[in-house]
Amino acid sequence: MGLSAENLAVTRAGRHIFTDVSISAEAGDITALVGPSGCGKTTLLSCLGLLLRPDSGTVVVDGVSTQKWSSRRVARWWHEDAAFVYQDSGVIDEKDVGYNVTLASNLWGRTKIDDGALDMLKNVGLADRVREKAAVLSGGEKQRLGIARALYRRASFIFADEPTASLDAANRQSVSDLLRRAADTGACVITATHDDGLAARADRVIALAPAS
Ligand SMILES: Nc1ncnc2c1ncn2[C@@H]1O[C@H](COP(=O)(O)OP(=O)(O)OP(=O)(O)O)[C@@H](O)[C@H]1O
Repeated sequence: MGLSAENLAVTRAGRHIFTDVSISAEAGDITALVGPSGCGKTTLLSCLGLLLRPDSGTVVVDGVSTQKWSSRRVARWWHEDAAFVYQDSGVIDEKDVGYNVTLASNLWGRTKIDDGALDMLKNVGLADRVREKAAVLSGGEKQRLGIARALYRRASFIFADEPTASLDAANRQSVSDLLRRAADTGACVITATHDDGLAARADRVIALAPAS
């Protein structure tokens, strides 16, 4: 089980961002995409997460080619199996911290929170912020909140773009511990990172060549 890509190529504005990339990422592993700024890590991660269609090549999820998946099928996969930890997206600012983990509220619009969600928030150091609006969190706190949600949902595939960027050393460590824990409980974790500490915790490191 896991995700693989065969012969992916993406061209933007007449430039080959990458050509002929093939990778395999297993369930239970952290796969780190590394390389210099601009080499295409985020673009590749977006292709693997089916957010971006490559110009050629195929992404295979749990042994099934996604080439012919409709947008509805892709959306179902995002909803049921995938979670994204992106620096500038995913957190709903106008909702409280607890809602951002559970995505559930009762009839009166009050966030539904359970022990599992509280436990996740404790893990990322946000348990005492549960009723605050996400808008007031710092960039690093939002990042940790995104990870708490991904772990709470027990997503089979976690795509994390620079999940430790803008965090201090202690929080970098706790985020990489959390991603490690997600992988150890069976998730296929794929991360684009410049963080040597996180790459060192990965089971597989894929170095992309600088764009030509
Ligand atoms: N839609 C687009 N149009 C034109 N160029 C694009 C587009 N999307 C990405 N690029 C270019 O593709 C290259 C790779 O971008 P990408 O964000 O994937 O790199 P990266 O390795 O993640 O960089 P960083 O480490 O700085 O985040 C960059 O030069 C970027 O400007």
